[in-house]
Amino acid sequence: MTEAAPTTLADLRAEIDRIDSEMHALLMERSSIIETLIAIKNTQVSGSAFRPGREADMMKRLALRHKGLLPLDTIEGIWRIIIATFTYVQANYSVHADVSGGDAAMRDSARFHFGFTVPFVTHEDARAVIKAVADSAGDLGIFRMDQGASAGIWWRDLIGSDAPKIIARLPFIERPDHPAGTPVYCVAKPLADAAVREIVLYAARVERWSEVLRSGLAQHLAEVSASAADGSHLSLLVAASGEVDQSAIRKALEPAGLSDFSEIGSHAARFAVKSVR
Ligand SMILES: C=C(O[C@@H]1C=C(C(=O)O)C=C[C@H]1O)C(=O)O
Repeated sequence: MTEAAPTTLADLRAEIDRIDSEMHALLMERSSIIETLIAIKNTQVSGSAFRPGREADMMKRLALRHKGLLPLDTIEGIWRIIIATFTYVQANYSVHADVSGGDAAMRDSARFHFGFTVPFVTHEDARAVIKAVADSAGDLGIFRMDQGASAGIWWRDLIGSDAPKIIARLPFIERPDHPAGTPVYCVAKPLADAAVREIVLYAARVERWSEVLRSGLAQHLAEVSASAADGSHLSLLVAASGEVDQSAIRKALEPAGLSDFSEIGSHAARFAVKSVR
């Protein structure tokens, strides 16, 4: 009986070349359905190919099935670039980012989530980002969720049926040591049927702050995500479970003298994994 020859470096490299060429062929095969995808999704009419709910679901399934030596950071980054670039070739877009808190974290977030093919445009604050998206055909905007008071009441710029809306919260897969983990809201022109409504966001204006608001909102799976003085009033950004009817949220705000209330976006429920390092 002849013994199997030991594996050589050349054998391993041949194996890697075979796998690389299969992965490349699969990516080209994935891209071959783009034309049909554009037609079926009617992207030319809507001007946008984003399906944030589908993306959140894909990223979640990817994290859940991933195992082995390769870091989740790498796998997540590769798929973010695949998905963002496939969206880009269906309908070109740019990513507008608020760099008022520093360029580095926002650039990392944009490059990680959208890759290098999608143009990256910087702005001085969240409101300028929202305006750039409003003035575009189908661009995206990103800004930090934890904006300071100097950012103004940016969420009121999302009120109105034609105004941009929050469509996602990034990163999709949260963990303490995420390489591009700055929590950001992603805004786009209204996506109508493409929006995912696990968490729904509202802009509200009340006469005053009242501690009963917090418990009243919590009873309806809602919380205040941001607040700012608004003349003699107080403006609130409220995040609520999409399962709760908006009339219940409205009612919980009434004791504080609610004067206006509008939906300003929605996103997928948060999904977190344990630290992977
Ligand atoms: C391909 C689609 O368009 C976009 C790109 C995706 C992808 O490349 O997997 C997923 C969701 C969309 O944001 C789609 O709608 O399925």
